[in-house]
Amino acid sequence: MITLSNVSKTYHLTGTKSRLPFAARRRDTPPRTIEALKSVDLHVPQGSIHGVIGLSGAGKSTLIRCVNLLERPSSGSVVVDGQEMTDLSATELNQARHRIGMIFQHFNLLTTRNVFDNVALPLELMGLKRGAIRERVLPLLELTGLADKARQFPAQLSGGQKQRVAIARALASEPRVLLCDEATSALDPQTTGSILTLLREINQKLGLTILLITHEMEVVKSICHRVSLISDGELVEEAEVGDFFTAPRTRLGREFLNDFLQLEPPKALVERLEEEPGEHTHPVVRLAFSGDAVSTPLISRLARECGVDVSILQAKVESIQERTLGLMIAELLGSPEQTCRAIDYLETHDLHVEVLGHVQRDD
Ligand SMILES: Nc1ncnc2c1ncn2[C@@H]1O[C@H](COP(=O)(O)OP(=O)(O)OP(=O)(O)O)[C@@H](O)[C@H]1O
Repeated sequence: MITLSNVSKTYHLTGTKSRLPFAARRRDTPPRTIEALKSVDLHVPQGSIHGVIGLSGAGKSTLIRCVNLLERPSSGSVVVDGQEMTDLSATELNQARHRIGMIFQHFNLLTTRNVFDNVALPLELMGLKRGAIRERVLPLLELTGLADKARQFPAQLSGGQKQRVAIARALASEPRVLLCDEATSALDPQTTGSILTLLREINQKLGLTILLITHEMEVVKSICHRVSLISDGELVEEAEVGDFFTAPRTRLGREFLNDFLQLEPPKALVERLEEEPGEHTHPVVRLAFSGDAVSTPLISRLARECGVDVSILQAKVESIQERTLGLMIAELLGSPEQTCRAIDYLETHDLHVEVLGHVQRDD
């Protein structure tokens, strides 16, 4: 449905002349080009919800704006619904954009139009008659929970209601794809939840393909099927959401996850962690387990079968959509042979084991 191949975007900065003295200018003058996207490949199948997460400045907005060519890539191919977007003339691009809805962090509503007229706007621009417009707009107001707000103006609405108007407007031209640019970042957690629920409903009812960018793991966890991680213009990791929450492959992925789960070993222990095992050390591990393993008494079996003691430092159970995920940070106490055997035992029982480091035994 959406396929980006080898997409790069370089911004060329102009007007870098400075009135600063020469010595200061050399240090403070920004580089003349910024590679906002570097050879990005991304495929979002029809009907799926794909999240792109990354830190500020990583290239998320540039990426999503390259899909509907609000930003034209410097190179590479962008195919949406079978159409190569970069080959289209201005008129064809305009037509193609009717099939690609977009919503934004700050809603971008017209303040002088009421809710009905905001939603009707794209249909007016497409030249539809008033009757046909009503037929499209009223069910959309129903779908987005705004049926009783049709005559109100944006200033009279809450943030969540404004985003609902923006969603209804984005759906007016019956798009195949919805692009969400930080759509919940300006909303409180409860309103975020209701907008995410609405997006999931739309995805299921209308079979709409959704590509969203966010810096919030909660958004990824709640509605995405797959997630890509963007860093410095590159997609560095891509995974099914349950797999990403179980075992992110990159350091940045682990940082996002740990930050979200607040699952870190105690600070005093972190200070004592050594990278390499020693003769008198024992490992500190992060365990992630899902499926049957969540309801199996693996820790007590581990203690019995491998002869180790397990000191649990932190643990929590998370629901990632339909999947239950157990997470734990623990010290494995025993001889090097026993703790190695314990890690093998856990891995053969489908737990993901990450050794965070080794601490000196107190005895
Ligand atoms: N129009 C532009 N001209 C020059 N540089 C730009 C332009 N737009 C973005 N950039 C630069 O491209 C890089 C990626 O920016 P982008 O806005 O895509 O990041 P982002 O991940 O969306 O960040 P944020 O979460 O803060 O919005 C940044 O270094 C940014 O300064």
